[in-house]
Amino acid sequence: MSGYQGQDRDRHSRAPQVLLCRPTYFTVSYRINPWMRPEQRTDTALALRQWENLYDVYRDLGFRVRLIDPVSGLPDMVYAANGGTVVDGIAYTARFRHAERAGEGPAYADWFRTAGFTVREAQAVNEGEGDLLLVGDTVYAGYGFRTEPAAHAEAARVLGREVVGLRLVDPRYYHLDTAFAVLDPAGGPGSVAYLPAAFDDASQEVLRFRFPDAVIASEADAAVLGLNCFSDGRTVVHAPQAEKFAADLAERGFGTVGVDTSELRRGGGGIKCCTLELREP
Ligand SMILES: CN(C)C(=N)NCCC[C@H](N)C(=O)O
Repeated sequence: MSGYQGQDRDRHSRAPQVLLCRPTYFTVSYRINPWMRPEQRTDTALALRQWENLYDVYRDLGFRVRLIDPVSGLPDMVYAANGGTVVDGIAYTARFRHAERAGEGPAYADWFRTAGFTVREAQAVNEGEGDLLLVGDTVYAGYGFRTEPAAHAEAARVLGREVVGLRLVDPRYYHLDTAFAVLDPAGGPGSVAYLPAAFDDASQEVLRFRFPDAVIASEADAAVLGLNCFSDGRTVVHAPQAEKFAADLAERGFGTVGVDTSELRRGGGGIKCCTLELREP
């Protein structure tokens, strides 16, 4: 581990509060993205160990980590980022595209309600922070595979933020957070990283204009879900297999912590997928 440790966090920055779901029932039993191969055996015990390591790293970094109970029969529930989008204490719920995940929306909504968040039920299909990512005061919203554009307008209304749509074109990068990473939640010209080829030309133009100093990821780093990382603005928790990406981040002054979630990658998700940020007012 290099860089910043939780005990050093100064009084001026708030540690992220995140929601995680233990992969007790994790397995790959259906195929709704190209990463999933139900014919191959999943090692649930290994997934649990890798997830526990992620949990420990977040705690060591000083994050407030909250847990939702996993539900039997919902193996993808470990990917908590898909459970909703929470900004200013408002939880905009998820509505999943595939029937296999439909039960997760109400499970996460119940958790938000019980935890005291203001729950706003989605009418449009959206897969939470998998496709809706806050950078500064703007939500960047993926579409093309899962979240429908109607959800962008709904999110803008519910969350009271500008929403900028980005069209995804490569089925391996079916959620925005597989191809676009928020490095500094405060925003700024170099506050994100992305894989240009995962977006259509118009969206690439938007990204170049809005983030002229972005980290441009390599195909190799994106292919190990390197962009599916989580950052508090100073330390980036990332897939250790994304070696060039980690070096680029270190060169820009970020602390970097590699956490291997390779077993969870079999379901098509990585570190960010397992992490839903809970933003209070
Ligand atoms: C970025 N996030 C949250 C994700 N990419 N999530 C992973 C979802 C994986 C699941 N099997 C699915 O295909 O929906």
